[in-house]
Amino acid sequence: MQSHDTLPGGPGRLAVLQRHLVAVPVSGQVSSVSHPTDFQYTLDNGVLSLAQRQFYEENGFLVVKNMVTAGDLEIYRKAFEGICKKEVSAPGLVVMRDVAILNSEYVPDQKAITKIQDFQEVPDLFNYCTLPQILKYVECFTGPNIMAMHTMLINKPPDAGKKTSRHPLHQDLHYFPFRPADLVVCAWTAMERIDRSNGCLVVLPGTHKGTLKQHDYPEWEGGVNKMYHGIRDFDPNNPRVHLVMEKGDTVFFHPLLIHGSGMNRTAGFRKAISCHYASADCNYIPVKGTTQEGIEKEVAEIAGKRFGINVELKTAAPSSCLWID
Ligand SMILES: CCCC(=O)SCCNC(=O)CCNC(=O)[C@H](O)C(C)(C)COP(=O)(O)OP(=O)(O)OC[C@H]1O[C@@H](n2cnc3c(N)ncnc32)[C@H](O)[C@@H]1OP(=O)(O)O
Ligand SMILES: Nc1ncnc2c1ncn2[C@@H]1O[C@H](COP(=O)(O)OP(=O)(O)OP(=O)(O)O)[C@@H](O)[C@H]1O
Ligand SMILES: O=C(O)CCC(=O)C(=O)O
Ligand SMILES: [Fe+2]
Ligand SMILES: [Mg+2]
Repeated sequence: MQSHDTLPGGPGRLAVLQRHLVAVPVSGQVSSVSHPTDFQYTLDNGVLSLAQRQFYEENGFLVVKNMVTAGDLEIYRKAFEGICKKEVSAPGLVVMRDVAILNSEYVPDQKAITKIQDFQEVPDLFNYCTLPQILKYVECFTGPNIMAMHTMLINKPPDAGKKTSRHPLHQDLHYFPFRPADLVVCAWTAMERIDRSNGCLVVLPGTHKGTLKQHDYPEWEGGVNKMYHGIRDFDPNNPRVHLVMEKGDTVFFHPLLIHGSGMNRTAGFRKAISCHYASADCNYIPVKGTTQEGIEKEVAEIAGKRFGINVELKTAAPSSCLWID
């Protein structure tokens, strides 16, 4: 970001991220392959093989198997449980219930929660964003000065019969008012085996080479979760890839990659943990007059309700942000 003061959430937030992330040492592996220099989406720090770089350049995502240990995932699961039971809270944390059960009686356990966001002040969860084996890969996309921008633990509930457990096809950049997009990457880790039965990620390979598209609420009869915007005019002929992942497998993907996730047809709550990282060289952009103007308004409305005041979103330029504490 241009200057620390310009970060939403104030300098305190940056300090948290800096403490964990800036100057994270990267392992001293040396690549034995000389890579071509005309790659646009990846950097050569000796971690990605040439084949991995070519795959990401072409497809906009890369799955790396067995990245997070069962022990670490258990810590995240426990921390999530504590939040659901209201034993743990933290500044900035957003706890979201699925739209299908909004009006049912509130039971304070994980059955009510579809996801949590912005867990950077929960040490046992933020630990995920600091895992050296993840950062090593992140650096291949962002370069060495890495910031954690947005965190989520998604607890996709068994579908209540209305298909609201789906996540419509979207580009994550829609939610982010900072650029350049090529220096932003998401790490998304399966906390258990995830396949079509419990709603795996679905990606449209190669769409990261396109532009940011118009996003709107999909017209789904059973309702749509708040802010789950989707792209209406995606190319139906674009091949879709269903990412079947084992526990601990991690996918890194570009913020323009069109993706979504399917319905959870099982009785279990399928869990994934993710962090969006950006290079410290990214800058906030004004979104007025762009496709992101609508989401800015929605974020401002939610912030206004939450704080009971007319919140002015604080960024480097008049734009939107998702990180109001
Ligand atoms: C790369 C990023 C990709 C993404 O993040 S995609 C999805 C982005 N989605 C979000 O960021 C949603 C974040 N969620 C939130 O901010 C909160 O969960 C949310 C929706 C404000 C609700 O917060 P709560 O603390 O539960 O507040 P509340 O119970 O007073 O509800 C406030 C109003 O929101 C409504 N609501 C709550 N959960 C909802 C849902 N799942 N779907 C649709 N509407 C929902 C609720 O009915 C209430 O409405 P009203 O004000 O009474 O009209
Ligand atoms: N009308 C729609 N608008 C936007 N996104 C949609 C729409 N219908 C489905 N999707 C999303 O498209 C993605 C791909 O759908 P697809 O049917 O290929 O797989 P799936 O529904 O995830 O898996 P399965 O068909 O095995 O249940 C899913 O993420 C789904 O949420
Ligand atoms: O279903 C998931 O786990 C991914 C959802 C997603 O893409 C998002 O929240 O941006
Ligand atoms: Fe997404
Ligand atoms: Mg389907």
